[in-house]
Amino acid sequence: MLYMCQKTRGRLKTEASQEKQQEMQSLTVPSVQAMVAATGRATVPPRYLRPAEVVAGDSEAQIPIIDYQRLLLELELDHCGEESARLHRACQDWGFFQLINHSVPDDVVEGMKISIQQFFQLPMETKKQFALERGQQEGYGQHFVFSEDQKLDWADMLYLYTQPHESRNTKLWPDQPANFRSTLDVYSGAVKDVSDSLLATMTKNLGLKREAIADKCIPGMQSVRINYYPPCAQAEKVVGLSPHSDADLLTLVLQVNHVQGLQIKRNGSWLPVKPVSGAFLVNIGDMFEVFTNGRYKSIEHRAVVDPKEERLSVAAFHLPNVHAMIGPLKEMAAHEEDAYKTLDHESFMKLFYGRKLEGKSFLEQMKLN
Ligand SMILES: O=C(O)CCC(=O)C(=O)O
Ligand SMILES: [Fe+2]
Repeated sequence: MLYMCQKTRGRLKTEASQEKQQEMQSLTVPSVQAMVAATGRATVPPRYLRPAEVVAGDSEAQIPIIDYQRLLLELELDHCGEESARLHRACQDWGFFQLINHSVPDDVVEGMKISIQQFFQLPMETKKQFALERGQQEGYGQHFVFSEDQKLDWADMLYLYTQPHESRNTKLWPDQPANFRSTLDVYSGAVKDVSDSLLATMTKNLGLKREAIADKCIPGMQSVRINYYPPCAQAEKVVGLSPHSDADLLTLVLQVNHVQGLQIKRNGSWLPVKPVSGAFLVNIGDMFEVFTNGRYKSIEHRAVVDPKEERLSVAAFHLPNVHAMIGPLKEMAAHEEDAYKTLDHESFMKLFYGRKLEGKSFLEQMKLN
């Protein structure tokens, strides 16, 4: 997720801020993909092993399906119709939905999928050219590791700032495969448009004016986390991505190949999600929960891995602009007490990146009382 703008990057010179950066800097961990290539998928070091029951899922979740074209039509007509009402219920009751008929062209989605798969097939030496730099969040590696005895996720990732353009550190944007950068550029813009329209409908569904939430994202921020989960013969004993909620407003996840693995926590159980072909999996993030004083809640989710096949996904995180304050909107909390603190954007993200992923524990720190 994105917390540092270009201007801020240049400011990280003082000793105090360097110390702070180091505090929140994730420890470097080995590439799981390289480990699997060297030792085989049956070798699982103890740092990755979790109690078997922790990984078990329940029945498949039938999460709501929302039709984007219908939403757009209702938005254009300035009319809260059936699809907007379905979206409102999905946000309130699930915090998660599948978005069909979205406007990101098939060739852009397919191009993105191919580029990502090709990137992870590159030799380790090449991928390392884009490695996470000390004190930064962007690059190839892993986040959220703060102690030598912390359990590790069975995955590698590539994390990049994508919007606005000025936030991009193109040095860390892979130049292989050849069209990676241009594909990500087009993909990120198209996905941001979808997110902006969803936020506009959601803002309206909450009875708010556009400027309350939707306009805070124009120009808003977007980052992508590209997840690579190698196969693991002891898949039932490892976790690909630890249980967490996303820190942003709205996340759009693209399932890259046919291997499933996303699970959501609902009524205390882990429900595996079966992605509809061509759909985005969309979820509410912590910032949305804070803005709405808990009306729309972020949802805890995780990724499990497959015993035989690799799995890949791309999460696009959408956040307000860097100047936005993150706290309960006065319009939402007019007749009730604020349930969350208010922080500036950068402090909020530092808090998120300064601790390991553990369910919704990050948001607990934002709660008042
Ligand atoms: O791999 C997935 O399906 C989920 C990814 C995710 O939750 C994330 O990157 O935050
Ligand atoms: Fe997530």
